[in-house]
Amino acid sequence: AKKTKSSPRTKITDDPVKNFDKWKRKYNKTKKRVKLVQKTTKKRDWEVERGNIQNKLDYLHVNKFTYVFLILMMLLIMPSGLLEAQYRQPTEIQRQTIGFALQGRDVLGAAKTGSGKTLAFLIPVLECLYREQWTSMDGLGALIISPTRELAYQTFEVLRKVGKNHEFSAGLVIGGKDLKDESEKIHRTNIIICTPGRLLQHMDETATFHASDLHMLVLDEADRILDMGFADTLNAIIENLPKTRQTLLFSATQTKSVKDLARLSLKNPEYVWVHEQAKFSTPATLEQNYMVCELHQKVNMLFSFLRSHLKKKIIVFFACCKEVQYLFRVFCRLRPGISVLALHGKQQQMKRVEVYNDFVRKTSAVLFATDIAARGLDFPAVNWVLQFDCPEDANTYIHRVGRTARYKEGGEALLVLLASEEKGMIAQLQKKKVPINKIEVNPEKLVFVQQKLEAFLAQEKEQKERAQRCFVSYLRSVYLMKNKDVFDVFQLKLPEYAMSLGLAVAPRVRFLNKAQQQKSGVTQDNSGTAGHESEDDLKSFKAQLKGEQSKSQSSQSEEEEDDDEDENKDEETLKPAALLCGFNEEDEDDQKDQDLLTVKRKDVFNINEESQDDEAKNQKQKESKFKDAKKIQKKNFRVNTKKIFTEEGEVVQQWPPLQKTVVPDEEEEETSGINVEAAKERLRKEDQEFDKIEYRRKIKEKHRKKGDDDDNDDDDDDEEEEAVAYLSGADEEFDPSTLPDPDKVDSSEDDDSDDEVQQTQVGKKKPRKESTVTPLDTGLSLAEDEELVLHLLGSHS
Ligand SMILES: Nc1ncnc2c1ncn2[C@@H]1O[C@H](COP(=O)(O)OP(=O)(O)OP(=O)(O)O)[C@@H](O)[C@H]1O
Repeated sequence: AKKTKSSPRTKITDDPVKNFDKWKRKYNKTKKRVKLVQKTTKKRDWEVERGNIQNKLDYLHVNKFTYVFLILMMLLIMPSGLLEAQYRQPTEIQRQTIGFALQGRDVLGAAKTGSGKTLAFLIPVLECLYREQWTSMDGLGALIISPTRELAYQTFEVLRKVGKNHEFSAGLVIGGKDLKDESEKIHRTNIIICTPGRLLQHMDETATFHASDLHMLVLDEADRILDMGFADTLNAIIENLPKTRQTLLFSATQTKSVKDLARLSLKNPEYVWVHEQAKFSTPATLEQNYMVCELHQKVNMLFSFLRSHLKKKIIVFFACCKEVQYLFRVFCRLRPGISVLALHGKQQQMKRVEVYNDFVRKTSAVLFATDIAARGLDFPAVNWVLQFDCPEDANTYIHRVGRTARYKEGGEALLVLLASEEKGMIAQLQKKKVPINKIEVNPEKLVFVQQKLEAFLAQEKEQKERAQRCFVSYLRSVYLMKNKDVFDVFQLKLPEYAMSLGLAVAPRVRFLNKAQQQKSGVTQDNSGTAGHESEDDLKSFKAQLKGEQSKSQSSQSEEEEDDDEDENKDEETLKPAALLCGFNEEDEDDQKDQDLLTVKRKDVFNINEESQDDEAKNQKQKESKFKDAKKIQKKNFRVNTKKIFTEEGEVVQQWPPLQKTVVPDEEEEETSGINVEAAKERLRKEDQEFDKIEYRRKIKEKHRKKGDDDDNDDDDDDEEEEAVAYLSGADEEFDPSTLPDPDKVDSSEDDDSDDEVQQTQVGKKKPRKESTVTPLDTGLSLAEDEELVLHLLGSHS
């Protein structure tokens, strides 16, 4: 056999060239095969190193975690080219927590803002899943919960960078995104970064999603997620998670509440508070000052501040969305010389991301924001944080100022306080080890913008309404603050504040009046109708306010969690705010809240009638309706009176509607003589019934008009849906706009949205419609028809 095998070889050797070619082909083939085998079996460098570390981890002491960390950093970061991102040395919180986390311990990590807590939990998340050889088939392995969408988005981006070489699937699950699309992918996702509301929504609604194999739960900004605003949502989420999981909690203001921690069923957690012994709780590179400024000077102060910091990157924090909305618009028009951006919870998700990215990119700009931007956001190179409104508490202060002076960088913070807030707030800050100095405003440097704002408001009605909402919303936020040592709404000078926003008259805030009455023990007798409010009414009113507040807090909410921007839920989150600070337009749904707020309608909204400017032209139709109505009132004209006759020949007035008795006739027969009391009662009932019907009609009419306006309003997206208003009830003055518009009576009859009350009471809609739909065919020519009609009319009169 050997011979037969060798014979061909000998044959080949006969032709050396052919022989060499054949040998070369064979050699190349073998070389290729070897290379292929080598390629498939050879581990990448970082994989080899990971193997080594894994072996070493078992015997390394916790104190040696610097070493572990450095190697981990090399494994995770260097291969992805992130050395450029300056992750060369671990920060203190990373050094101290990663070791415990890798040992599988539950960790409570606390360190100053900007100290690198994000990597302190992302590295263990990746490492843990890697060790478990997690694949997409294994489903959810790690869950990271953030209080705001922006923070979740930011964490997701960091994870994408540091986990570049891993094959895990990661998903961002936040409100405002396509729920269906998320539902289809979520069961294949290994690491989810989410906001609580949206996660719970998937737990409830997405059949394929389950978290029963979860290994690691991370709460970023843990104290915020554990606070009252998220309580129910978080409890529901935790119920769906396995008890065997590992839990990591991180925040710059970590909770120590045993009650909070018990909810999470932590197992012998390791508490790592890096800066516990530090002299201050804020970064050493942060310079902090506060100034006392009168409420009505704040806008001037802000404008002056921006004018003198044109080349800086600044974040300005406000108390509520409506303040941001209004002041953002007017500041854009004031053109301070620096680009102005706004970020708040009532923006659509796309807009929020756009603003976020825009501000990240810009080197000089000012961002007007609510507290949705207060926690965790890592905007690069922010020079200044200005707190236009006093923060809710010292923790909120610490997070807000933490948006600057991050990771060894410097920064400055300025807190603007009212005189009434100074003592209480500064005491809180001192208690929390915040070093802050008082500085004075230089009155000579103040630029006054009030007149310009007045001019803007005169030109644009919408702007004026925004200013009014801003006014009420700010007062509401102050009123609802828990700490009454700091926040006292009754100390605020309302007329001056309104004027500083460009308003000529302060809108009346009814809940304040009531609270004031209660405070001073004064009761008001309205001689009849509404009477004075009882203690109980007031209590339930306050409870209602508080209820709304806790709802809205759940997202600081106007804000934070607001996971529910998907159309349906969005309304829910908008509602509380709308209930409490609506204006100018009436809405049926708000009837129950009409006692909460109201405005001096005449004083506030008729200002522009005197200034006959362009707006008058735009509003021509509405104005003419008003004027006509007023004229009619003065001259005592009766408009559009229409009479028809019954078959018996009785005259029936159809328009304007007559006030009909609501008391059954029998009653009249029963009584003999004149019963004054009964008559009074009857009249009162009649009045009530008529008022009710008339009131409902007015609301529906306005509601319909608003709908029309909204359809035409292209500029304002969903933000403008907040506009809701209240009619004052019994003490309401006559509104001429409720009279029929002489120019529109005909057209309005064709409007399908006309309400039932009007139809039944006025009884004019049906007959008119019928007559136009089926005209009487007389068999005569048009001219003859006309003649006949004239004749008939002549004989009637
Ligand atoms: N080891 C490191 N080396 C260099 N830079 C780092 C390191 N770790 C984190 N950083 C950078 O420090 C900055 C702040 O980090 P991070 O956002 O994690 O802070 P934080 O402690 O979570 O702050 P906050 O309390 O405000 O949420 C980021 O820009 C991050 O890239």
